[in-house]
Amino acid sequence: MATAEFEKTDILKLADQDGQFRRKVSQFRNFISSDPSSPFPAEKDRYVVYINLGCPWAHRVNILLHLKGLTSVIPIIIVDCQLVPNGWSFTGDDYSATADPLYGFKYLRDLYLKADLEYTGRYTVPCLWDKKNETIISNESSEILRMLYSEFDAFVPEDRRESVKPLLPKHLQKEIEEMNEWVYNTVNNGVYKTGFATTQEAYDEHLHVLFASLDRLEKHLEQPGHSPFLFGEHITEADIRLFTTMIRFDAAYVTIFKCNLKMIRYEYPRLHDWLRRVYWDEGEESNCGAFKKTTHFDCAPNAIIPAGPLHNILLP
Ligand SMILES: N[C@@H](CCC(=O)N[C@@H](CS)C(=O)NCC(=O)O)C(=O)O
Repeated sequence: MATAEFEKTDILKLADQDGQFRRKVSQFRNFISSDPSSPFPAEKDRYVVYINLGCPWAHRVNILLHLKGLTSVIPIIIVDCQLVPNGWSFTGDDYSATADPLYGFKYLRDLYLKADLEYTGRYTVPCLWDKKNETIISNESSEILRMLYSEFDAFVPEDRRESVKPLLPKHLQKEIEEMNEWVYNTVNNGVYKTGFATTQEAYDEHLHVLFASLDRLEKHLEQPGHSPFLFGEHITEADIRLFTTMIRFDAAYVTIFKCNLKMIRYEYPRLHDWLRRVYWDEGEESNCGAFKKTTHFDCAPNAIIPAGPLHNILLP
């Protein structure tokens, strides 16, 4: 691969000139379909997903595969959690393989360039790969999540299918999508806008918006019909999307991203109860612990992991 290809993206530069972090729009946006005649039909042994165990966006997909019992249909390939100047790599650390099992690559970037030599975006996880066409289906976690649970039903054990146990029940779709929108902008991405800010103004701007949304989530959980999970009796897509940010909040974002006005465990009792309930569920609702099994407090995108605040969630 020519070196020039590797210089398109400055991997370690996250904020723009004005100190604001602006997330780039994901560029691979194909969809797998349950329709066998579609260009990317749902099949076993055809797709794999690249993730790392520290990333909240990749964690969504990891939870989903465990929740739906799809880990043998769409295998997971793990990269190291440390972002080095060449991007995500295979080192054998953080549960990663020592080389890409499909092509022997050292870096995830090589896979992106295999899909498209002209690609100029960021080399992100999660990344859903089609072994047959040797291309990336999608690198947008929200859409990977949707296609995996809506299009692979035929491969899911009967009692966990969307038709029986929906993650997006029709009657709640509008409410869930409304919540997804503000939670994405101010919480999931809000912690990054705060943590990657390189000016005081940018940090202040996003910090307060983030905490206003946590207050709003606390209120949401007080309302009838919003317990034990965000939208009632069953786990929905909204719980998955909120969980991956909340489980990292006290453990990482408070210190690493300076999201430290309040902590979930002390100032948000309802949110904390919800988080503990989802994390500790090892019963039918979580398919025997999909959330806990996929949470790795020992994998963080920082060579040194702060010892505190203690991971209280680890205590039953
Ligand atoms: N919109 C993407 C964002 C994914 C994303 O930003 N992933 C991070 C890891 S937490 C990443 O791979 N960053 C590497 C980079 O930006 O170079 C999604 O939701 O899938």
